[in-house]
Amino acid sequence: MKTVQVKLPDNSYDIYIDNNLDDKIIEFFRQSNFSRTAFIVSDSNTGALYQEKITQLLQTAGYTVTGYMISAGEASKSMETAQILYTEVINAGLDRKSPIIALGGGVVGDITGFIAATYMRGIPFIQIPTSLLAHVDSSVGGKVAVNHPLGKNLIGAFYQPKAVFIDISMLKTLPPREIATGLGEIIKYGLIYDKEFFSYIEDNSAKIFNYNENVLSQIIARSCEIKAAVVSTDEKENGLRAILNFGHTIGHAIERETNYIKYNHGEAVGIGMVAAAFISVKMNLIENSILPAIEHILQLCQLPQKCSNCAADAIYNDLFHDKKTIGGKINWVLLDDIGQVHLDNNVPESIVREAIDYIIA
Ligand SMILES: NC(=O)c1ccc[n+]([C@@H]2O[C@H](COP(=O)([O-])OP(=O)(O)OC[C@H]3O[C@@H](n4cnc5c(N)ncnc54)[C@H](O)[C@@H]3O)[C@@H](O)[C@H]2O)c1
Ligand SMILES: O=C(O)C(=O)C[C@@H](O)[C@H](O)[C@H](O)COP(=O)(O)O
Ligand SMILES: [Zn+2]
Repeated sequence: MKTVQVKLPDNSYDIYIDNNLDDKIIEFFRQSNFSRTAFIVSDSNTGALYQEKITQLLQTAGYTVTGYMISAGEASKSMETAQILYTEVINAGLDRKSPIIALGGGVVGDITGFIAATYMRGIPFIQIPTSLLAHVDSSVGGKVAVNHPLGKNLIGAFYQPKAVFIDISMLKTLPPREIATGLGEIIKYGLIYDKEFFSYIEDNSAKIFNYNENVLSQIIARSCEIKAAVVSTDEKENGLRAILNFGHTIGHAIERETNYIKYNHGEAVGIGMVAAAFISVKMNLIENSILPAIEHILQLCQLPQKCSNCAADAIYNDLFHDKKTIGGKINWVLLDDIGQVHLDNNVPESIVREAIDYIIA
């Protein structure tokens, strides 16, 4: 088992990574001082696959367990679903020390964390992520949220989990498109932080799609290490943490403008990273060759590089809802090289519009 620690002033926690964490989960819950009524949130896919098993582990640890399955998909990351979940946890009798467990991808993780942060002003929250994207990104760092019709993740909080249990064997049931989605965020880590890791992903993409356990465990652990290092330095995004948003400024706008249906998060972030690289070229920050290198790795990882039928003006206008936009100025994460980025809130509108035109097919 590999353990990565997220070190924080008040809320440090461990990320456990292995291909079977059953005993670790039982031990953790048995030794905790939580109330013995636990609640599992899953979705229509992850619940059908894993809810019974996790319920049994918690029962073995001495808990009474209930739960709720939301419909799979980004549309469930809403205030409407949150309202249903509040009613469910009230009816289940959860008190201030009752643990709530997110058993699913980023959608389940983000909304469950939002419930955990707000129900009774905060109850213990545990992540059992099931998608590759959730293994490498959404389960770590405590950004919890729901979407608003006007923008992605606009209603949320920073609320850290008590622990993260990454069981790699769960990826065996994950469809290939969702493996690619996770790779969108994994490529991001290479681009913002670690050039060698970027090359490793490039060299091993085929093995990832073949569920090679050794490669998967390497890339998941390295991604968690990078995210933990950034979050440990800047928990609430006062500076450095914004680098984790590379590609997201345009990525979130693409998700919203395609109604969260056409492109999922990792795909939209991939296209957003192409746009950010294009801006970096136009600002004379990187060599021209880096842009095609990024397009190439996206292609290897079965991710789109262009947004088809996207409306340029709508995407441009959405950028102003980005959380990094302050006083009407968009704060861009731009590349200096593969593995190195900086923030810049002075990109001319003409270059931004050119970048949007570039990523529209
Ligand atoms: N909080 C953060 O730091 C953070 C980071 C990145 C992304 N996110 C958010 O995460 C969400 C995307 O997460 P996602 O890509 O996991 O999407 P998702 O939660 O919608 O999961 C993708 C699909 O895979 C299915 N699935 C998940 N695990 C499975 C498994 N083991 N076997 C079979 N099917 C499985 C789900 O049911 C769903 O249909 C977005 O809302 C994004 O904004 C949050
Ligand atoms: O953890 C972070 O910080 C990130 O930015 C990780 C992103 O991959 C993630 O998609 C996050 O939810 C985006 O945050 P937001 O603040 O732009 O909503
Ligand atoms: Zn993301």
